[in-house]
Amino acid sequence: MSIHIGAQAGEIAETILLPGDPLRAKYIAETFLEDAVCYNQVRGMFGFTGTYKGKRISVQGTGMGIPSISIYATELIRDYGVKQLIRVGTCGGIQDDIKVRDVIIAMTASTDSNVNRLRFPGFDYAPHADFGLLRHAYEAGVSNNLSIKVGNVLTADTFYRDSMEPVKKLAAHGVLGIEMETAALYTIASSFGAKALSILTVSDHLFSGEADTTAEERQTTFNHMIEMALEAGIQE
Ligand SMILES: O=P(O)(O)O[C@H]1O[C@H](CO)[C@@H](O)[C@H]1O
Ligand SMILES: O=c1cc[nH]c(=O)[nH]1
Repeated sequence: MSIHIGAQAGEIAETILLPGDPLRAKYIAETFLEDAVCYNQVRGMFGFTGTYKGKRISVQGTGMGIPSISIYATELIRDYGVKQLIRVGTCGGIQDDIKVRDVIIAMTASTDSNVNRLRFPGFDYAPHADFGLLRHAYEAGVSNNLSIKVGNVLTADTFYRDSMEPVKKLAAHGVLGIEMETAALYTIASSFGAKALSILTVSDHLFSGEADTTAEERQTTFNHMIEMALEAGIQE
């Protein structure tokens, strides 16, 4: 057991999917994994291990924001030997050609968080995805006729903001969407020599006024993204 995960050694697979919402973890386990067993309920942050196409896969809720995912990513890699971590999250779109329900793969993640400035004093580190995971996820999505964008996302420390001006500037520099975990996931995975990828479904658009997805849709209708993550996870 680690401080925040109640699993015994060996109960978590080397490849894991990481949704922010623990109920999405339960949904993924029940919908996509065979013989799924719940290994964690500490803080209601469900974790399950089962098989997908015969390969062992786990899925673990991470909560929202950098502090929360940093705890889970660190304990999963350091204490349970996880080697491939694939976030399956939601984000807000900020480009005109990105629509609600599109899928974004985060090649890299900018951030307004200070965590990497504490880690690398005097440097601006560029957190990045694992290329092999990214390639397999992209190919799985393309073969499913999905609209997939690959590029830079913003990992923000806040969901609500006083001013949209910094977001407009980021959009003008090509940033595709905003979420709250990827920069930390990529940095922590790299620090341990593990592989990471973030796949994000656009749940709302910050500028277009396009209707948001409901909480129920966020939990249950992101099957294409989840399949991309599972296919990448079993091939790498
Ligand atoms: O849907 P998840 O994976 O939680 O991701 C996004 O949703 C949450 C905010 O509503 C943040 O965690 C953000 O990153
Ligand atoms: O962090 C997030 C997630 C979804 N939509 C947003 O605007 N921000």
